[in-house]
Amino acid sequence: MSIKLRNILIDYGNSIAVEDLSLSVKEGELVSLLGPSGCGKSTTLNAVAGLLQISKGQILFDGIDVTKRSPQKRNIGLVFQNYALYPHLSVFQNIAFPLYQNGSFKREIAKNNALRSIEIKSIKNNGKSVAKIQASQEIRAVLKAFVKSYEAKFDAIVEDFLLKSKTISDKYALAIYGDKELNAFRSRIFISWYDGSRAFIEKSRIEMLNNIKTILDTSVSIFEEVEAVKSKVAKVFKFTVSQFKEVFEIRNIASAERRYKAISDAVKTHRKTFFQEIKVSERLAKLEGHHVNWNVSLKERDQLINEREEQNQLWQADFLKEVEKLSDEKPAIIANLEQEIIAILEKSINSNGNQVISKEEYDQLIAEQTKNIKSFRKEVRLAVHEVAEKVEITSQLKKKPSELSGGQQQRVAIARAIVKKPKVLLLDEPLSNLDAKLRVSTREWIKKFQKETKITTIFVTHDQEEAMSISDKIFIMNKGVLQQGAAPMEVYEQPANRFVANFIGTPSMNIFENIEINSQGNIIFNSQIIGQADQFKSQIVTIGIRPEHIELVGTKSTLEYANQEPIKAKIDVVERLGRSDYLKVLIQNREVRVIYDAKNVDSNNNNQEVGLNILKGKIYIFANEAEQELLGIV
Ligand SMILES: Nc1ncnc2c1ncn2[C@@H]1O[C@H](COP(=O)(O)OP(=O)(O)OP(=O)(O)O)[C@@H](O)[C@H]1O
Repeated sequence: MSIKLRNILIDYGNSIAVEDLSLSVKEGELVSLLGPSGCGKSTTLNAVAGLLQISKGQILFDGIDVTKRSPQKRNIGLVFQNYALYPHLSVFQNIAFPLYQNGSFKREIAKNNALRSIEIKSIKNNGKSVAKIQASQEIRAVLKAFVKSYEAKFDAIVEDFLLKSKTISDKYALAIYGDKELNAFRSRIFISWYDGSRAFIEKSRIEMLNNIKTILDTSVSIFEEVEAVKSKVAKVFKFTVSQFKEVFEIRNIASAERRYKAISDAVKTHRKTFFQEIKVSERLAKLEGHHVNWNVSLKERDQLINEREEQNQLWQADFLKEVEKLSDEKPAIIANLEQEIIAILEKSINSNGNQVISKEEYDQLIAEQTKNIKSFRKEVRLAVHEVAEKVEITSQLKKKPSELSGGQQQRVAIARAIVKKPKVLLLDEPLSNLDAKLRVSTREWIKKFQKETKITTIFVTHDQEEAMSISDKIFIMNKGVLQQGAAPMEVYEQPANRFVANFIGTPSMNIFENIEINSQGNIIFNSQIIGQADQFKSQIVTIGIRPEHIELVGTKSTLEYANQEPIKAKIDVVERLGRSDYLKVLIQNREVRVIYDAKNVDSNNNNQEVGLNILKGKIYIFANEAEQELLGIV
């Protein structure tokens, strides 16, 4: 299930916990809400769960607005920091607990059993299953609707044609009449009017022909639609021939088929002729518009006009006849449609489909239905074992929670949350009660579990390392406001602003405010040039450098540095943390964190002088004020 939050505001009255928050989680994604204590992440999660009402905005699940839905109706599984297992119940009973509480689980089983009983009854009484009877009702409804829409479309076409052709022939008659009137003057002055009038006649004629063409095209498209419906019906409903006949009581099939073909042919022929006629008319109109024949006798013109008039009436009469024919054949076409559907079905249907069922078949059908009658206890057992396997806790089902490790208890809590097969899993700091080692292994397990089950998951944490390691996407919040939503490496490499840059990464980024970039684009730090930022010449900015992007002089690096001369610093504190040993150095009085290589430093000499190099392309430039957004990386 996908989740979308639109402009969420959560106002507790005395404080605004979440402000104008919009974010999207795609189906199957694991995202983290990350931020310091009080930033509004748990409040947001509770709003998604429906545990609190939002003051403004919308929450959409798969595009459906669930803002006002109760938590029970949101199809979610929730796991909190304190897993709150029932101490007096076994692991099995803890996981099964929601199933006993959940009306819909019981209802599903009851519904299934009721349906199975009806099926058995139906097989006993009718020799066929309820599903087949239902399907026959469905197909009846589908075809009825189609026939209705077909008839309506057909009537609309005929009506439209009659109306349009009447307007055109009225216009045409008017033009001819005007033409004749003008002739009566027999004066050269009116000759240009006369020719204008002729052009109008031709225009009307073309209009009418085009109109007929459109109508014929539409009729043809209706026939095409008929074909499409036929194959759709055959595909969707696996029907037997006699069941189909039973439903439609087909009559007069052979003659309908013949008429249907004759009409299709007639329509096709007419379309061809009309096309040609349009071309001739268009040419005529052009000729008459551009080359006025002054010498043609008025008598000749009258004759020409009369000929055209007669021809035009013939066209109309001919076409109207065709339309009428089509109208008469309508019921036969429909009957034929039904017949054709049967023919298609005949090919696709299992030959046993509609035979009177044999004794073996009867017994088999009844046995199948009986087997599918479920017992509540058995279903609970199956569901619990299924999730216990997923969370790898099957061997612990008989124990009490107190006999499990913290990590195992958390997995039981997850099993309990997913036993109802929710579409969304919401985890609120689920690992914070575990010790450091267990936290790492449990988060790896959650990631693997989520990838396997593909359940859309929102994971709340204040631990950036946890969020980085587990998430497809991280939403970083501060003081109720979303700062950035992006993939883990993107928030690390392209932090939207100083807050994100500082929050992501350990040890955190070194940040220095009010740094001058001079008119040559040199970044000046403690009177020394530490890099070049030509695009920010003559500006005061904030800069950020990650500890891992600073090297001690002497490190054998193949990388390029931003500074030309090593930066002089003095060691202040050396911290050996194993994997992430780092030291604090002082550059004059500014403290800078550096990841260090132990062999280059005498860790007993705190005042040791060292030189620093900064990797090129790793100096982050932030605006000095307001949101301190990222301006660039040099
Ligand atoms: N029921 C409440 N009534 C009033 N204010 C509340 C309530 N719950 C939370 N707040 C306030 O809303 C803000 C966000 O709290 P929230 O619990 O969502 O933060 P959080 O990011 O989850 O923090 P933590 O990691 O400490 O749980 C905080 O300022 C908090 O004081």
